[in-house]
Amino acid sequence: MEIETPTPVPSEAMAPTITGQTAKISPFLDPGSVTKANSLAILQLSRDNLVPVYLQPPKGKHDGYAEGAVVNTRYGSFPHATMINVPWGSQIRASKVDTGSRGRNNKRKRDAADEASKETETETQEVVTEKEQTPINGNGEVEIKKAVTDSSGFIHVLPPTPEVWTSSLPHRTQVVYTPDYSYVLHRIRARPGSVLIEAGAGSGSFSHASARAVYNGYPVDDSEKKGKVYSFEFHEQRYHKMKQELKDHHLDEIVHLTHRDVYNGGFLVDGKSPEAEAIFLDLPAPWEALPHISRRNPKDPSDKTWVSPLNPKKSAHLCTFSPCIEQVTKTVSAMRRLGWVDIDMVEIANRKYHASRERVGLNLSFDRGVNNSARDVDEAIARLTEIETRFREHAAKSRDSDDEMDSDTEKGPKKGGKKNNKKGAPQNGNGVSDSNEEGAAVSGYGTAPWMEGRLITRGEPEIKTHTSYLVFAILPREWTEEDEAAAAAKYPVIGEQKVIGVVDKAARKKERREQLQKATLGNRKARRKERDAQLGVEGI
Ligand SMILES: C[S@@+](CC[C@H](N)C(=O)[O-])C[C@H]1O[C@@H](n2cnc3c(N)ncnc32)[C@H](O)[C@@H]1O
Repeated sequence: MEIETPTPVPSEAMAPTITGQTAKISPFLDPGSVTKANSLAILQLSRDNLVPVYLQPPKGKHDGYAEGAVVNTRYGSFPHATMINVPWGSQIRASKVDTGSRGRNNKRKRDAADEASKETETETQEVVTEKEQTPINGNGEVEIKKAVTDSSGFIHVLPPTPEVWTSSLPHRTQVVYTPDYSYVLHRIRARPGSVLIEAGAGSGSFSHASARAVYNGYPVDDSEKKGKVYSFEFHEQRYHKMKQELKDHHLDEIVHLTHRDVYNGGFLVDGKSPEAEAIFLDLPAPWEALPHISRRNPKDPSDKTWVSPLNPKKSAHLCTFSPCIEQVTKTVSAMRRLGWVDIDMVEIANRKYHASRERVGLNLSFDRGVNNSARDVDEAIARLTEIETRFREHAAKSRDSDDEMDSDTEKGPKKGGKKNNKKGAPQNGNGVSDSNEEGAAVSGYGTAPWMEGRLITRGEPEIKTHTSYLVFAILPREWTEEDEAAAAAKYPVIGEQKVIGVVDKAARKKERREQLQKATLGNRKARRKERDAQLGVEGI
C-alpha cells in the first residue's frame, strides 16, 4: 500500500523519527503481514519492555557496524537487516556483530577530545577517523555483512498499535493509558466516521488511540467527510515533536494538530467549525475551555456571529480527565451552568490478573512452579501404600540378608561382599523417586507442558493505579420548530386517533371501566346466544 519509501534520517534512540515520507496507510491502521524497511516496529525485549524502532534498510556500514544499523540490548545485538521482511510477531535471535574499527574509532575520538580540552591554543584539533566505505557488489548493490546468530538471547518484533505505542512512546508529559482511553472512547461514542476534539495532545498517547477509533478511510479531498481528530497543544516543543511523529506514522491526515492555547483561542480550525460530536479534554483547567464548546455564545445567546465547534445535528459527548477532585468540582459546576446533562464521574481502577497453570502432583518433575504435593486424597493414599509396600519389602529383604549374614558368618565371609540394594528404597524426603525413567513415565509428557495443571489467576495485591477522574457529560442538540416540522414530514403520524398509553389516572380508570363493561356485555350476549341455541330458538 505504500506509495513511496524515501531514505530515512537515522533515528534517535528515545524519539525515533523519519522524514520525507508520503506513504499513505499508517502502520497503526494496516501494518500488513510482514515488517517493512523504513517503517515503525516495536521491539519487545521482555513483557513490559518495549522499544520503538524505524527499521532501516541495509545500506552498508552503519555507525561502525559491518551489518548495517544495529539495536543493542541487554539480550544481545540485533541488526535491522535480521528484522526486515519477517512476519509480525516473529522471534528474532541475537547476532554476533562485527564492530570492526568502531571501538578503535570511538577511542580515538575520546582521546582526541581529551587532548583538545587539555590544550590551550585555539587551533582546531582534527580527529582522525577511518572513512567508512560502503561496499558495493558486482551488481552495483549495497553489501552488508551477513549477521551470524548469537546465543545471547532473542526479542520479538511487534506491529505498532496504540496500546504498544502507549507503553513505548517517548514521554513528554503524563499520558493517558489504555485502560482509561478504551473506556473514554467507548463512552464518548468515538467510532469510524466520528469527528473528535482533543486537548492537550501532550505525548500523543490518546491521539493514536482516537485516530484508530474514528478512522474510516483517508479523505480524498477536503470536501469529503471522514473520521477525524482535531487535536490542540499549546506547548511549542511538544507541538513540533507531535507534528513530526504524526507525519512519520502517516496519521497526519487523520489527526489535525493545532498549536494553540484553547482557554483563550477555542476550538475552531481556520475560523471554521470542526463539527465535532465527541470531545476529550486532558487539561489542567477544563472549565476554562468549556465555554468554547457551546452551541451558542454563553455571554450572549442571541449572538448570530458565534460559530460553535460542535455538529449542530448531533448531541455532543464530552469527557474531561482530571487528577484531583477539586478540578472535578469546578468542571461539573461549569458544565451545569453551560447546559450539559447526564453528568457523571468515573474512576478506572485497573487491576492486572496474572494467569498461569499450577502443576500439582507427586509424580511431577522438580521444575520451577511445580507443587510437589499430592493432587488429591487418592494420589496421597496410593503413594503411602506404595511407600509402605516398599518399606515392607525392604524390611523383609534386610531380614533375609541378616539371616544370610548370620549363616555366612557361621560358614565364613561370602565372596562379592554386600548385595546391591538398589530397588525399593525411597530416594528423597518426599518419597519421590529421582529415577529419570520413572520421571519420564509419570510426568505427563503426553500433554503439552503449557497445558499441564490447573489454570489459576492471581490479582495484583493492591490497586495502585489512580490516574485521574473521568467526568462525562452530554450536550443535546438544539431542537427548533423547523426540526419538528422536518421530523413530522419524514415520519408522518397516520391513522393515530389517540395518544398511546394514557398517563392521566382518572382517564386510565375510565378507560378500564369501559373495557370491563364491553367485556361483560359481550359475555352476557354470548351466554344468551348459547342458551337460545340449546332451546332451539335460534333463528326463530
Ligand atoms: C497531561 S498532558 C496530555 C497527555 C495526552 N492526553 C496523552 O495521552 O499523551 C496535558 C497537555 O495539555 C497541554 N495544555 C495545557 N494547557 C493547555 C491549553 N490551554 N491549551 C492547549 N494545550 C494545553 C499541556 O502542554 C500538555 O501537553
